Amino acid sequence: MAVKVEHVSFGQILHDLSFTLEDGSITLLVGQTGAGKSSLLDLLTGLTRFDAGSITYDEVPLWKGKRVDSDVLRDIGVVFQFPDHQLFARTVQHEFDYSLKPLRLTKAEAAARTREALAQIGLSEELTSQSPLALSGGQKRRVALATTFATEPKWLFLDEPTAGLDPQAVQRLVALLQSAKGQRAGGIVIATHDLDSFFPLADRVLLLDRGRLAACASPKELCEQPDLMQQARVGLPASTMLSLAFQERGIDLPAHPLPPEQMAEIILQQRGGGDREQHRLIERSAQPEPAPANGGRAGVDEIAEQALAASAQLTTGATASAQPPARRTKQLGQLIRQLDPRAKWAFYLLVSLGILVQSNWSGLALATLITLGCMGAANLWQREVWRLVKPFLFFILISLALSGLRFQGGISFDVAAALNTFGQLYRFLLLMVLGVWLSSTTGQLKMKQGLETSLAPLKKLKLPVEAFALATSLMLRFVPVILQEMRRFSRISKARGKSVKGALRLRDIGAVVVPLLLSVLRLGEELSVAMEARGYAKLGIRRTSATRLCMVQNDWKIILIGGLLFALLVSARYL
Ligand SMILES: Nc1ncnc2c1ncn2[C@@H]1O[C@H](COP(=O)(O)OP(=O)(O)OP(=O)(O)O)[C@@H](O)[C@H]1O
Repeated sequence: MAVKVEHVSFGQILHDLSFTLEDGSITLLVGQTGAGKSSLLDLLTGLTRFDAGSITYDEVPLWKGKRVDSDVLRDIGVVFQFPDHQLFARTVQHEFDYSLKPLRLTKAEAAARTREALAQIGLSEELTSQSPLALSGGQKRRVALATTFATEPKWLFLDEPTAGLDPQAVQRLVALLQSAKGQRAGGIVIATHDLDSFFPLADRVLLLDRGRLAACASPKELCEQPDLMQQARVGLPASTMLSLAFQERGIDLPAHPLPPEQMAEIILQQRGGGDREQHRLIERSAQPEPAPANGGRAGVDEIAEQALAASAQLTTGATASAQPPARRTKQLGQLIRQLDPRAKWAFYLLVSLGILVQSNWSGLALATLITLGCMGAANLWQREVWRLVKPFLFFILISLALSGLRFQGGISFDVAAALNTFGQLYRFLLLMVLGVWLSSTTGQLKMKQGLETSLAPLKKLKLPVEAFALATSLMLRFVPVILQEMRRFSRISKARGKSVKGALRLRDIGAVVVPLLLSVLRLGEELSVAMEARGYAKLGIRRTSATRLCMVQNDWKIILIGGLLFALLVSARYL
């Protein structure tokens, strides 16, 4: 079984990637922070859909239309970069139960797998009754690894598996992966910054540089060409740096990482002048070179040239006038996020009023275009928005059906009444989407500050302005928080529950819904603690503010645009 990645691209993050992951191999994904390692793991594991190209597992496409192929998904095990994104259940035992459920094992088999995985990763069985939330960072990481190992996937994808582990646990993990290598039908892919731990056991390294494949070579090849790694701002394994320093001082050590004992032996041989033996050791330590994973297309020199060409292209093509539309949209999105919250509130109110007065189809079409334009300009096309909107859309459709159905003298359907209901409710759907735009582009503190300063004159009328501003901003702010939690559970459901759509299924309800509610409550509790620390235990007390709001030219521009859109919408309604 081999994984073939052909010309895969994903937004502005990953560009035209082609490589093959061979059976029985360990492949490292390395690159500086933000190079796209986690994003590539998400594409390889079907957690995210790529925009172009193809990924196949043993010639079976990973995606079947809009869903991940269920057989392929069962062969994949993922350990996320952050264990908190992966663990959710009441106890460690429930974590194992949830991961093992799709395998339909007997109770005894499941218990045996749990015991074995805990022992492999060096965790005590007593831990199974504890809440994963109460564990240390390193313990959480090990539970996340153990629950995935217990499912014995053919293909194992690990994102920063050694982050937060103590040296002993790192050694144990490395030994475990080493022994697992070759025993499985698939292979292991590790995204990591920990070059020292993983270079000695890897067969292939995929070097990512700003979303492009800068190299696909063996660790030995890469260490012998340190420029390539340094160009991609990855740095070198400490042992390679040590070898280079020795080389400068006349002691000839191989550049690729060696276990400390072997390195010490070679140094001793060199000092003793035992040339033959030393060369024998160097030869022995050189890793066998596996067949190139990219079908032999890119040798290191060739890859280095490609990397240089890619980086030259990146630096020369960076003038503002030549920017692709996607980058311009990103900049516009950033600009919107930096606007004064009062200006955004004013814009939101003006456009909302314009939407609310609509009563004809052309007006509603115009309102839809404006709302979509706002979302596009802020770069808010996430599927989560669709998830939030979908239930409301269903509600509209059901209301439409109910208001149109007539039962006098048989069943009939009053289209005019149904469309009237649709028109009424549709306006609220647009307001909801616009609310997501406002809350997603404005931080909670800024949102509250903006409301408070705008409503400050009403304080003289003894109105509870502060409480109103706080409640409104919290309500709006909670929407993205809930979206984020839903996204987390959807990833868990896909990666561990093996749900091909990533949606919560009926059978997941027991396992997932209670923890989801608990997690939202926990967020609420953390928020209330933070607010108390900030002095919100009592409203009406004067507080000093770390930032002062100040309207600049762009803020007045967005208010003006809001005014113009309001006028346009009103004229669409009345003219
Ligand atoms: N959900 C997201 N929405 C938009 N952009 C994202 C998202 N997640 C990541 N990115 C962007 O994609 C790029 C690659 O991120 P990614 O997490 O894949 O990098 P990485 O190489 O894994 O980094 P690190 O080593 O820090 O984990 C970054 O520029 C990041 O800002």
